Order: sequence, then structure tokens, then C-alpha cells
Amino acid sequence: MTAPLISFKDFSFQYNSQTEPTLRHLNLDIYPGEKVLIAGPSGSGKSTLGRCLNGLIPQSYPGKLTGQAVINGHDISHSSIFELSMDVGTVLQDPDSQFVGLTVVEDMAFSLENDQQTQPAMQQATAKWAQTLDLNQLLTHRPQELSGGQKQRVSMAGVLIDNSKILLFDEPLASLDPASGKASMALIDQLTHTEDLTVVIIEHRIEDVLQQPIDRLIVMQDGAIVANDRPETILRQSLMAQLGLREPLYLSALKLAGVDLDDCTHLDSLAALTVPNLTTTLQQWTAGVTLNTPTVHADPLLQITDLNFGYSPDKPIIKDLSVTLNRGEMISLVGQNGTGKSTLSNLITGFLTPQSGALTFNGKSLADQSVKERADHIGYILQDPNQMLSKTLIYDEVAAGLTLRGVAADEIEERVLATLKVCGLYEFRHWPISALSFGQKKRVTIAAILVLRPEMIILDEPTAGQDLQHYTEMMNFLTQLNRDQAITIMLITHDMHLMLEYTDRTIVLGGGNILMDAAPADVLTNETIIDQASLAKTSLYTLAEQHQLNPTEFVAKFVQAEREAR
Ligand SMILES: Nc1ncnc2c1ncn2[C@@H]1O[C@H](COP(=O)(O)OP(=O)(O)OP(=O)(O)O)[C@@H](O)[C@H]1O
Ligand SMILES: Nc1ncnc2c1ncn2[C@@H]1O[C@H](COP(=O)(O)OP(=O)(O)OP(=O)(O)O)[C@@H](O)[C@H]1O
Repeated sequence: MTAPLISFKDFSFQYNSQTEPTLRHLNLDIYPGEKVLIAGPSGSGKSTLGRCLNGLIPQSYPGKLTGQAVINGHDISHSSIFELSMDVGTVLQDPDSQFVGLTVVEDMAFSLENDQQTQPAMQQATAKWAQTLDLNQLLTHRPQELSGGQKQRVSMAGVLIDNSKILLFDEPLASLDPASGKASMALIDQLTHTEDLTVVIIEHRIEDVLQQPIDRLIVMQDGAIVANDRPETILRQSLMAQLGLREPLYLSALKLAGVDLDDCTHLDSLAALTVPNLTTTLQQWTAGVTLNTPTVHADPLLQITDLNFGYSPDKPIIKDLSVTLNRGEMISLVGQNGTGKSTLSNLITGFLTPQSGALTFNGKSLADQSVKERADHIGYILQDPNQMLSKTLIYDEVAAGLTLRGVAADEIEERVLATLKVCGLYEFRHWPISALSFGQKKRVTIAAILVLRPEMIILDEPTAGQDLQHYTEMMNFLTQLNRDQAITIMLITHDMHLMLEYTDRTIVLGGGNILMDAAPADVLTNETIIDQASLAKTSLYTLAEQHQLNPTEFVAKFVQAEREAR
């Protein structure tokens, strides 16, 4: 039998700054050529396990290590980062932080130059990977000029060029638009076969990873491995919710329609799934649901008229854009990577100034309001929490906005503690921010804005990097704010699931303007818009099509039934 390429035996790890081990008694073997998905709640130790694979632990993150972890014959406790980085190539969720070269080709060749390889060897290697990863047209571009999907391919090239046999992806989908995410998953699958790679993917969005076959799903909880099996076995046992994971949409739909999963085969792939009499069951279920009349919001809050903006005069990003957002709406803003969603948000919040056009909030022009004045009404939560955090302690970070605004000390305490409870951070209130996981940091930034009680909140990918429990808590919390206090919420997202289940109106941005402004179920069943804006059909759409149902109606009924069940 083949020996494992990665082998953990009764392995535990405790960061020096922690009082308890973060990884506990792991036993895990990964074999050459396997494609493995690691999932689990936020803070369960996935990234820590990733750091053990690529040598950052114990070299860059010192701590107490017991048991054994061997990667391609190298015991991590006695190997250098250099040795392990030759075995394991890591592609981070934020490729920007990984770029070292001024151009794509320089970035790709960087490690070869460090190894003092000859010019012809470097040229041969860059040509091979540029071809394999479809980067030939981009070699002279600066990495910062690329779209999210292109950046990820450059990062992959930068690690594959070292001939690493193991590739580690930490949340590869978090910042890609759905079409790029799909392409990226297909590329990873192709490389697993053609380049003889072993692939480890850490990702919360299981359904999106399962678009391509996965050999094994490993679920972590509280530092331990609680499931390690074929995805189909875990899906069949209905363990997903119990394990804190999000079930694929099509499975939720089957359950809603009363299907017994024991009667089904190939549960991990909608294309191969077989269920007896499914067409009749779904048609009967659809006929039994009556759609509610949608609530109409007609009280304008933010009015944007003929807005124009470009970072340089020859390249307009926003062109004559006009739109009205009403009080109490729950909106998703979607579109291709690099289309201008963040730019539009920066124009609204005052970080950027338009070349022409008008913005009014509550009937008053925003033109003469500073960033801080606008922030009293409109909160903006960035995608990368590290760009927003400035204090050492969590409590202080959440209190900062209130302190700056001169709120009385006892009111600050009351509001901060209430917000921390709502955001699931209360127990960490005395912790330094540096000891939090990515998902936990994200919640701190959301808490710091919510505490100001704004009338409108713009959130850039609010749930990226969040586990199911915190995702659901956060979205229920935002929904509650929206319903009870009529706060207008606009979510910038690449998560089609989120857009469908939690928003009532979707604005699709593309080519500097609005391509479509409609109910999410209408957007996600419009093939032309899906193509133009790099969105993706959800599995619900495919399921409806497979069973001769009207996709728009089926999706809308599913969303309504799910919301009622929440
Ligand atoms: N550099 C560090 N120093 C001390 N403790 C850390 C450090 N990084 C992570 N931890 C601790 O380890 C725990 C697990 O964090 P890790 O980032 O591995 O979780 P994760 O499962 O990847 O979470 P997420 O899905 O939120 O990214 C966290 O609760 C955190 O307290
Ligand atoms: N500070 C800047 N200077 C110059 N160009 C920029 C700057 N910020 C963004 N751009 C460019 O403007 C365009 C729109 O970027 P923006 O970040 O608004 O897109 P986005 O829709 O939010 O993308 P994503 O979905 O990837 O987050 C992109 O082509 C980007 O490269």
C-alpha cells in the first residue's frame, strides 16, 4: 500500500500565548494524489493545521508540540520552513499579501531567482506555468492590476514553479466572484490529475468546493478531527448542521420537499444524484406553496444621480449611475471582480470624490459632509478586517467610535457589551485582537460599526470566512436590525446563497452601470445577466431545470419556505 504523504500521529499543538492546545490529538493520513477539504467552525484550528503543513508552525509561530507530524518524509519539528515550503505550496485567501514581484512574470520567477537558477531554466519554468495557468497575456501586468481570479492563478504559479507536490489553499473562494470561483475549482481539479498534486483546501463554502469531486471531507471542531470521510457519507448522515457546516442548497430543497435521503444515491453531486419519483415530489411541493406579496419600500434614503468616477480620466469605473435605496431595504450589490462595487461604496461613504453627479441622504446632499459625518449615518465594513482594526484590545476597538463622539462612559460600556453579546464576542472581550482567528476579527469590525447605530450599513462580504453558526447569527442579526429598526442594509457579496436567502433586492453592477435591479430569484434565473456579471446559477436553479419546474418560481418558493423555517 502507498505510504501517506502527510501523516499526523497523536499530534497536539499549543501556541505559546495560549493556555490550552489549539490542536488536540490529531491522527490524519493524506495519501499522494488525494484532494481533501478541511472544514469546521471558525476558530476550530483549520488555519493552525495549515500552518503545520507548510512549516510556519513551529518555526514562525512557536509553541508546544507533542506527537508527530511528517510531511513528505520531513518531521515538522526538525525541518526548516525552507524544506517544508519546497514540499507544500500555500495559496492564501488574500493573494495581495503574497506578491513580491513588480510584474506577473517577476513574481513567478522570484523563488527560482532566489535558488540562483540559470536564465534558461527560469524561462522554461515560467513558460510552462504561464501556459498551464493561462497567464501568457498577463506576464507584463502588475499583480495589483489583476482581477481576483487572475491574482489567484499568479499565486498558484508562484508556488507550483517550485515543483511543490502538495498545494494548500486557505479559503480560495473567499474573494472570488462566482464564475472565477468555479473556474478556480475546475483548474485545481485539473492540476490534481495532470501535475500529480495532492491538494488540501480549507474552505467554509462546501457546496462550491464540491462542484468538483473531493476525495475526503475532514471536519474540525475545537481543535480535534470529528469527521473524516467521503463527502457523500457525511452528507447522507445529515451531520452537516450538527458539525456546524452549511449543507448544499439542493439537499436543503430535497429535505423541504419531504425526500428521505436514505432513498437517494450520489448525494455529493447534483449531476449524478438519483432520487425515486423526484419530479413528482418537487412538483407537488411547489404547487403547495403560495408566494407572499413582497413588502414595498418607498421611502428614499440614499439617492444617487448621474454619478461618474474613474481613478484615471481615461478609465471610468462608474458611468452615469443613478439609483435610489429606500429605508428598510435589504439589498445585495453583486458583480464581477473589479467591476466597481467597493469603488461605489467608497463614493457613498466619502473616501472617494466623484467627478460628477449627486448623492443625497435623507434628502440632504452628502457633498459637504466629511467621512466622519457620513459615518454617523452610514457604516461601511470592509472585507479585510486587518484594514479596519487599530486597537490592541477587542473592547477598546468596539468602544473607539463612541469615545471619539464623546458618549458618556457608562453608556459606552452598556452599548459595547450589548453589541459584543450580539456578535458572539462577549467571552473574548478582554482578549487582544492579535489572538483571534480571521473570522473572529471580522466580527470585531462589524461590532465596532453596529455600536454606532447607523441608519444604513454597507458590508463588504460580511460572512466571508465565517462558519455556519456565526454566518447564521450574523445574518439573523442584520435581518433583525433591518426589520426592527428599518436600517437599510447593503451587502456586497459573491455568495449567491447569501444573496438569495437574505436579501430582497439585488443590484447587479457591470460596465460602470446597473445591469439589473430586481428580486434575487429573478437575477439568478436570468442566464444573460449571470454570464455578463460573472455570477453563477445555484444548484436550486439546476434542480428546478432538471425537473421541469419554473426556476424563478421554485427558487422564490424555496427562499420563502427557508425564511419561514428560520
Ligand atoms: N498567532 C496565534 N497566536 C495565538 N493563538 C492563535 C494564533 N492564531 C490562532 N490562534 C488561536 O487558535 C484558534 C484557532 O484559530 P485558527 O485560525 O486555526 O482557526 P480557523 O479554524 O482557521 O478559524 P477561521 O475559520 O475563523 O479562520 C483561535 O481560537 C485562536 O485563539
Ligand atoms: N486605488 C485604486 N487606484 C487605481 N485603480 C483602482 C484602485 N482601486 C480599485 N481600482 C480599480 O478599479 C476597478 C474597480 O475596483 P473595485 O475594487 O471597486 O471592484 P470590486 O467590484 O469591488 O471588485 P471585487 O469583487 O474584486 O472586490 C478595478 O479595475 C480596480 O483594479
